[in-house]
Amino acid sequence: MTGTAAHPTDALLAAKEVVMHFGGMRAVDGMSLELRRGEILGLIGPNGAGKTTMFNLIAGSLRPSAGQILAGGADITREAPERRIGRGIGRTFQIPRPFAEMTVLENVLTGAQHQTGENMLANFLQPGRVSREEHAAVDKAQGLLDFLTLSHLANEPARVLSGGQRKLLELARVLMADPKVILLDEPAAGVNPALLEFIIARILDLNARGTTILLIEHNMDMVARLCGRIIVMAQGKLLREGKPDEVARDPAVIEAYLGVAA
Ligand SMILES: Nc1ncnc2c1ncn2[C@@H]1O[C@H](COP(=O)(O)OP(=O)(O)OP(=O)(O)O)[C@@H](O)[C@H]1O
Repeated sequence: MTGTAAHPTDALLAAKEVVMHFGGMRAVDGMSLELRRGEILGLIGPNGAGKTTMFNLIAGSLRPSAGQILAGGADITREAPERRIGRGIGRTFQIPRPFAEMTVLENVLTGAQHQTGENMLANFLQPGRVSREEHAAVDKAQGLLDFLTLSHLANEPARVLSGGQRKLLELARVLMADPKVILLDEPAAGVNPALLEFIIARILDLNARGTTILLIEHNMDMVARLCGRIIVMAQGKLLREGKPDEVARDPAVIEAYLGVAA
């Protein structure tokens, strides 16, 4: 267990006894977790376990019915998503939805933040108003497209991208805000094997440079290769926590996946 109640600020991010109701349904039911600085933590569990809802609660698109979200010890439970991006919390979505008619480069720029935390794109769209800060942002966006092998598509509309390329684009957009933590929601889903290897390598690169990662993923091979620690959710609750091999052979985890306990 992650029982560090005596030192709540050790965690970069923490959820404490979080509950999320949707009508009468408890999608998240008293869930706690801690994300430690520098780790890649896997968040797994059967379909409907509440994993994406946890991401929404941590990133701020949902407010919990009860419980707390903490960032470095600060209570951010009621903070807007933009404030959380400003704190260095980035997240990707299971199904990325880029602005289809904007170019790939412009889509990446939507992730840029002013020092004040506000999005920079509005200024880019005003002709003749390109400041030094904006030039720097364009350089950075191009560097990220390079890092994610999308440079050759920089001036194409995002609608031409494949599903896998959209995942890379989304990661580039998130990286524009220099996140300390990235919540990755199923980066391997629908991705071909070669691209999967590339995504794994890039996640490892980012982590080696100090980015902490919380990963939702159904591909257990990927989870085992990336994660030092795994948290298993089932029916909105914490079921197990441990190393990948311990968790994979745990009877309660196997049962949850087979649906026997449902
Ligand atoms: N906005 C919503 N309104 C109502 N019910 C919701 C909402 N979002 C999620 N749910 C329900 O909450 C439960 C948990 O969903 P969630 O998407 O968090 O699970 P998950 O573990 O991410 O599943 P998957 O692995 O299939 O993505 C599901 O039963 C889902 O139908």
